Amino acid sequence: MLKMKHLSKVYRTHLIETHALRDFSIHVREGEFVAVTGPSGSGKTTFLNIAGLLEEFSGGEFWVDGVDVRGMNDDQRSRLRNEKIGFIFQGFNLIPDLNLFDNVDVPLRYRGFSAADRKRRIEENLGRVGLASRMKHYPAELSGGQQQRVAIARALAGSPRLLLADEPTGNLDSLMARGVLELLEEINRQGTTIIMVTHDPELAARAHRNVHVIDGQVTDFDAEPQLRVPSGNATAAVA
Ligand SMILES: Nc1ncnc2c1ncn2[C@@H]1O[C@H](COP(=O)(O)OP(=O)(O)OP(=O)(O)O)[C@@H](O)[C@H]1O
Repeated sequence: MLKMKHLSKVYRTHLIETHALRDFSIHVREGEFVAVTGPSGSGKTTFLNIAGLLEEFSGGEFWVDGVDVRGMNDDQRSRLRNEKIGFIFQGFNLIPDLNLFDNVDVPLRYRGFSAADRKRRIEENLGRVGLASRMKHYPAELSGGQQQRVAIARALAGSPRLLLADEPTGNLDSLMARGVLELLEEINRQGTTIIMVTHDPELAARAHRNVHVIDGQVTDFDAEPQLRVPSGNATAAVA
């Protein structure tokens, strides 16, 4: 679903160069739920933004769902992003002046779906996150956990294969955080691949696999997909 090989990202200003990612390699298979952990400034958000085709990278190789991203122009990248990838952010990023229905509609308007198809997708996904009855409400009328659920519905409405989450529970108390995590687990069980950046070890422990980043590099040996072997605790690398 997502593969990076020896990827690098350098931010240059007139005074300094920051090597945010260096020799960064990762392989996430379809259906996985991967947590990305690491200290502040280690490059997690940079990785997620590149994975989501929001930022360019400086070197290396990168595929999304088997498609080579190198050499794509902005239009091609936008199309790939709109078709395959959904995002959730720590701050929810809902539009305060729009009700929930219209918030979920925002990304769908770029996709050329018919009005009837958009309506169906909005209702289905707000239902999926338990907010079907609140469609005419505004974000300020909801709790933080509910707002994040709307953001999840918005991310899912275009049927992405890959969901990228940057600290999705960072602004929530522990009860709401657990609810959002359970919803993400359910979405993953239904087939969406999830990559989640988190500082929270408890959340990371619930993912199938952790990828630890230090100084812009993956530092552990969990970077390749693992299949759980049914008869025991051992794991085996996917061939
Ligand atoms: N737009 C930018 N311009 C210059 N440097 C940047 C830019 N964005 C990130 N960086 C630098 O790249 C490095 C990695 O930043 P990044 O935000 O990816 O880390 P992070 O692991 O997500 O941190 P945190 O956990 O604090 O959010 C840091 O040194 C940061 O200062």
